[in-house]
Amino acid sequence: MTQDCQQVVEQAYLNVNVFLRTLVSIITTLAFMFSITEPLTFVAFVSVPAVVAISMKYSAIFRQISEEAQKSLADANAVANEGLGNMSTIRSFAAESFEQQRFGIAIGVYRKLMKKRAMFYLVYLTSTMMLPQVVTAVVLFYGGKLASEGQMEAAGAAVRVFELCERKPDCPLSGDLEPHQEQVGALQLRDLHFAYPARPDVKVLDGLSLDIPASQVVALVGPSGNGKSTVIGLVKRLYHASAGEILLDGVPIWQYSHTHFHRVVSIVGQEPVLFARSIKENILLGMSNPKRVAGEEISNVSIPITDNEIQDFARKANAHDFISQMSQGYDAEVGERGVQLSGGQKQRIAIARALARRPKVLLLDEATSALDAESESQVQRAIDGMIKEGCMTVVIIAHRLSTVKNSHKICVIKGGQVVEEGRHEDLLKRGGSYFQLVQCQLNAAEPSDKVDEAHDYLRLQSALRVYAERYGPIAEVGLHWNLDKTLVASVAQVRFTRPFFKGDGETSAASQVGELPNVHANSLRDVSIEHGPHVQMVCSWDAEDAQSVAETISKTIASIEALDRQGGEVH
Ligand SMILES: Nc1ncnc2c1ncn2[C@@H]1O[C@H](COP(=O)(O)OP(=O)(O)OP(=O)(O)O)[C@@H](O)[C@H]1O
Repeated sequence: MTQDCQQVVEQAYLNVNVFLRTLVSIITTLAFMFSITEPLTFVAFVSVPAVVAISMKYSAIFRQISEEAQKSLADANAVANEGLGNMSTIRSFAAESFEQQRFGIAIGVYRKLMKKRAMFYLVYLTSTMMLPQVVTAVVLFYGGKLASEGQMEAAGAAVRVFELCERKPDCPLSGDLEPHQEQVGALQLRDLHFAYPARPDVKVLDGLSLDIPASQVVALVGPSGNGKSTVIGLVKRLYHASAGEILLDGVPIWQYSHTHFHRVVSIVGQEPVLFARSIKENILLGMSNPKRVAGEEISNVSIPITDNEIQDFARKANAHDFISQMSQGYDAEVGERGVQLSGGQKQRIAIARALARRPKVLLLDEATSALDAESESQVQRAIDGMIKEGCMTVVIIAHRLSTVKNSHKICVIKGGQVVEEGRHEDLLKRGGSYFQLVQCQLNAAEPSDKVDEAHDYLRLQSALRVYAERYGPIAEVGLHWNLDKTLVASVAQVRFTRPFFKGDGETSAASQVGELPNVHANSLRDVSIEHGPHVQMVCSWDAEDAQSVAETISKTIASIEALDRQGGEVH
């Protein structure tokens, strides 16, 4: 008894709980739906009374048929029991066939009733299951109609969805040019003007022109937000320039077919995007898709590439070793967005993917900036290896200037224009925007021995500046650099245009230099006098003594000033 009461209490508790939850959910759903659209809510709920009515009618019929069936089954059972219990009597009267027919008739009535019940159940199930589907279809149709007529508040959202579906891309995949001859990979950017569609009033590129010869490495550097990545975006055909054009091997890039262009021009971005597939499939992305996806046959773009070739590209990207160490090698899954790999590994696979297309132009947009020092040096080695091969044009954006120092050309982009271009050494000599960038980077660098040396170098530069300001331009400052994260002067060579020695013999010059204060005899490599319109002195110092070189030049300036003050004879 106690147990029974307990069960009743629990059941009642459960029922009240379910009832209240259902009630709250119905009320809030209705309120929410009414707040969005009244007519559609009525349509959506039209099925509820219909289902209730059908269920009530059906349960009445079902109950009646069930009662009749129950009775007929009892009748049939009675016939059977009677027959089975009195077998000898039936046999004695040879009444088997009669009794058999009696039972057949009785059970036939039961069968008919069960059939009827099954038919009703079929109709009931079909109608109650179909009705909500029909109502959904009506809601979608009616809702779509209301949305297209702008009569529904949520119409905005629906209209936006349709707009997105029907939106024509600003940059359609136009162009059908697929030249038969091999592309060379020369890029020309002519007077590019551009503003992003989202901010049409902000001019990002303002007449930018740039020549990127085939098989050369050209670096784009410059302060943040001045348009470097935008240039790459335009070269990648993500946007149309509002004026100006970009030519690949003399042909406007938009004339090339989509697939051809993106095979010739490949990119490694800052954040490598890998797909949840095997390493091999990631490397072959767009070149050889899997033939089946979820059992479905898909159209397959296939560019012949062997497993050996894939491994060669991975080797060039410095990725083969770590891939081979994985238990499944190239078939190893990389996980959602490549989560099962480190940043450096992902980036090296992205480089292998870019190389597998055998591109003629490779765009590297901050390809190493998101990596730690170890991964960066591995990726950097991969990039250096590719650059050394010299078989493709490389456009590289990097904030760390050590990454770009060996480029054939460095272009400083400021205010959407190329404000300076040239080789690393030439730009340093010029002391312009690039020099300032180097200086900023050094100032921001961590203190270390190398940075100290680099600061010495900068001191040397400013001493030379002072010299140039007071005594005219310095004919040449030959500086050889060893850029490894920071800047280190390895040899400083200074050619003074304003000679400050009496006499014109080498011996005399050397002795005079010897008299200069603070010249470290050991670090002074070479002194020579050159005769020309002016007698010039060329001095070279060892790397380690950039500081003493700077001091020497400062002192030299002081000596000249002293000589000038004394009215000394200076040529
Ligand atoms: N999709 C975009 N929509 C609107 N403005 C953008 C968009 N992308 C970039 N910009 C703006 O364009 C300008 C140039 O950006 P860009 O990315 O080309 O500079 P960047 O020189 O590459 O900078 P960083 O060195 O920091 O990468 C910036 O002012 C930036 O805010």
